[in-house]
Amino acid sequence: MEAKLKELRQKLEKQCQINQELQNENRDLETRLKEKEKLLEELQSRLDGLDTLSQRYSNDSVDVRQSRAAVMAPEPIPEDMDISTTRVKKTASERAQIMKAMQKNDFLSRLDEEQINMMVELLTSLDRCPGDDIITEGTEGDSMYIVAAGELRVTQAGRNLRTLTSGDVFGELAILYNCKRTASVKAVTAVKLWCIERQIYRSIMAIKSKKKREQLMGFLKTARTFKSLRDEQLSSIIDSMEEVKFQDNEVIVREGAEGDTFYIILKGEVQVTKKVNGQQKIIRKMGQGDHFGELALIREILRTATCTALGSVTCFAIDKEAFEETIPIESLELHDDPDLLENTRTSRKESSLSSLQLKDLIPVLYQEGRYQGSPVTLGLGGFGRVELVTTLHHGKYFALKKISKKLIVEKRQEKHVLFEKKLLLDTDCDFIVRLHGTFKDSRYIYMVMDFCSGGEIWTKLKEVRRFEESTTVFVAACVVEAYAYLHKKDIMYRDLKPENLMLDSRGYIKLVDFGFAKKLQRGQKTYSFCGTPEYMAPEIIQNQGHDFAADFWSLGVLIYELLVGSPPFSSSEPQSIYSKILDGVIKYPPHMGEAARSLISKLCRPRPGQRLGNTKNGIKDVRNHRWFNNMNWHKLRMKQITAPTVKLIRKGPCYINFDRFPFDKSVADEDFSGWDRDF
Ligand SMILES: Nc1ncnc2c1ncn2[C@@H]1O[C@H](COP(=O)(O)OP(=O)(O)OP(=O)(O)O)[C@@H](O)[C@H]1O
Ligand SMILES: Nc1nc2c(ncn2[C@@H]2O[C@@H]3COP(=O)(O)O[C@H]3[C@H]2O)c(=O)[nH]1
Ligand SMILES: Nc1nc2c(ncn2[C@@H]2O[C@@H]3COP(=O)(O)O[C@H]3[C@H]2O)c(=O)[nH]1
Repeated sequence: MEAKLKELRQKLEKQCQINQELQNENRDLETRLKEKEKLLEELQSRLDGLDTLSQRYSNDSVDVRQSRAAVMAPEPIPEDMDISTTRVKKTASERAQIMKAMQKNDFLSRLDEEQINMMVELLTSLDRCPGDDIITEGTEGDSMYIVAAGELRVTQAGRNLRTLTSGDVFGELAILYNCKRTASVKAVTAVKLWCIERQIYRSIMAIKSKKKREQLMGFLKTARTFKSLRDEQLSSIIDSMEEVKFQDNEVIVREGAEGDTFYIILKGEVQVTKKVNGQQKIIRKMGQGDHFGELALIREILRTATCTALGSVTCFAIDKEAFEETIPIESLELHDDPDLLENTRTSRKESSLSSLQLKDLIPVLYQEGRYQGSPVTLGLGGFGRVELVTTLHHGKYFALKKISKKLIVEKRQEKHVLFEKKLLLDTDCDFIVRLHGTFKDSRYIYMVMDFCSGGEIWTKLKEVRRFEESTTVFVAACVVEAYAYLHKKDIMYRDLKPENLMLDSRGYIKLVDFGFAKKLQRGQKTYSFCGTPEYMAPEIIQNQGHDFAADFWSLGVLIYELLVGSPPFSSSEPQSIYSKILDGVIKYPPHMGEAARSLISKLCRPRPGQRLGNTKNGIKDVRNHRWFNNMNWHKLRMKQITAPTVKLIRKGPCYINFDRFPFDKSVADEDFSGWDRDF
């Protein structure tokens, strides 16, 4: 009995021990589970905020419906950067190899001769041993490489992508902007590389086009007919000109032919002849700064004389439409024949809530059946989130944009945020989101804005695939009104896309997110690389300097995307988007009407000076385009039109038109650097 009892006690003790162990294990598992959940949450939130760039470059098929991140090269181009100090001597065969590699590369092959030469000069040489890491995925990068010799391996998340050998170019994304590296590159053998830094590359682009503009400006100022024009008029003429070369004896303009081009002589001599009594009669010779070809355009008649190159001649050519839009005819000297004159002279055709305080803002909570859930997040931005709040006092909803100060410093966006605040506080336009107040604490800056309860145009477009023409006309017209307001104040918007267009409760459009907006004097250009790849104008991609015309380009892209469901220049890889933009070929689907095609092609003209909206009559030309024939602009401004977009807005709780975002318990790091003093 005693023995039995002892045995049972031992068994019981053992069982207790096992139980204890199991309990410990359970606790351990629970802790690990919690850790895993936390990690998962963290990964999810990192994934949410991850630059979509890496997704674009992945080899996997890409969901083109993903909301697109804007990109920006934050550093300004040093105006007086002396890039000549970094010049590296190269042998003829090295130069030839580099040139060949550049010609093979879709992006670099577009540089002109002078730019290629500068780049060849400025590439520095780099030797690396087998096993050396050249690029590490996920790190910041600012150099591009050309393989001179040896073999390298490209991997992504540990997966082999390809092998690079002599003549291959890599790391080219970093040359455009400071993106995180999308793959790793490791030397397999000993390698020799040619390397160039982003700043140097961008300087080459900017210096070249700045120099050229200055030269052209100087030239036009000395040309007889243009010297009285203002700088901004000259600037838009330069934007619409194309350089063309003619050989000795080449006929540039033939008497009796149809004419659609106007010329200014940049170099060389041109002889004008005319048929008189069946004989060719020399009338005059014209030289540098003279112009010709204006009569056929102005009077809408056939060419009245023949103009032939004497020796080699370089001219600036401007096509008829751009000529009519940029050149003030009253200032142009006409080469009229007195007899012609007689017959043809007439033949030409809510108030701000100033007392609002941060502590008055109450988060609006999701309604889960009878219970209240977590606070409503309306959207995630690159630097924080936008939450739905209300106030007891006003009983109104507001969108509260909460931005991490530390992140702004890390991404060097201080100036942009300060400008965004200044601009929005100074803005009073029904087509632009209103800013009611700003606050700050040690971690965040806050912006209290109108709540656009209808949601994003981007989400609506995803839901219906593409918009009907009347809806698109309405959306585009609202954007035109917002542009008219901004441009009049000399502000460029620079980030037009469906993601930045919000609907108010009546279906009217408001522009949000002014992170890239900039004030620019008329006639000036700015050189920063920014925007969203699919919407970038060619002159931004090429670092040629851009202005208000870039906004009209993106308006063309927007109209296309709304009517078609995807943008005209799209790809999973940014380089390929940029190449398509530079090629400028737009494929219109059969269902798109002729008027829409006409407007898009005029807004997406490669030369900024020829773009509708940026021409002589400015934005009026856009409003007057026949695609907008049924738009009553006055009624639109008065908000007297029933918005066709209203049918896209869902009815229900105030957040029903927004995606649901998980609650984020994390807090941003503190920042005491003081950049937000004026915020
Ligand atoms: N006034 C608003 N009313 C309703 N929702 C808004 C408002 N402003 C922004 N949102 C929502 O929040 C999202 C994020 O906006 P935010 O401007 O911060 O982001 P973003 O466009 O990515 O800008 P950023 O480049 O500054 O990060 C928007 O896409 C939109 O869904
Ligand atoms: N992501 C990716 N990068 C590649 C591939 N093939 C070559 N690369 C190069 O690897 C480079 C890694 O750095 P970058 O992202 O700057 O630019 C990348 C490309 O130049 C590929 O298939 N995918
Ligand atoms: N008809 C005419 N054209 C001239 C004369 N001198 C220069 N031109 C230029 O020759 C051009 C021929 O083409 P256009 O008729 O378009 O425009 C004409 C003028 O710009 C002139 O004396 N008579």
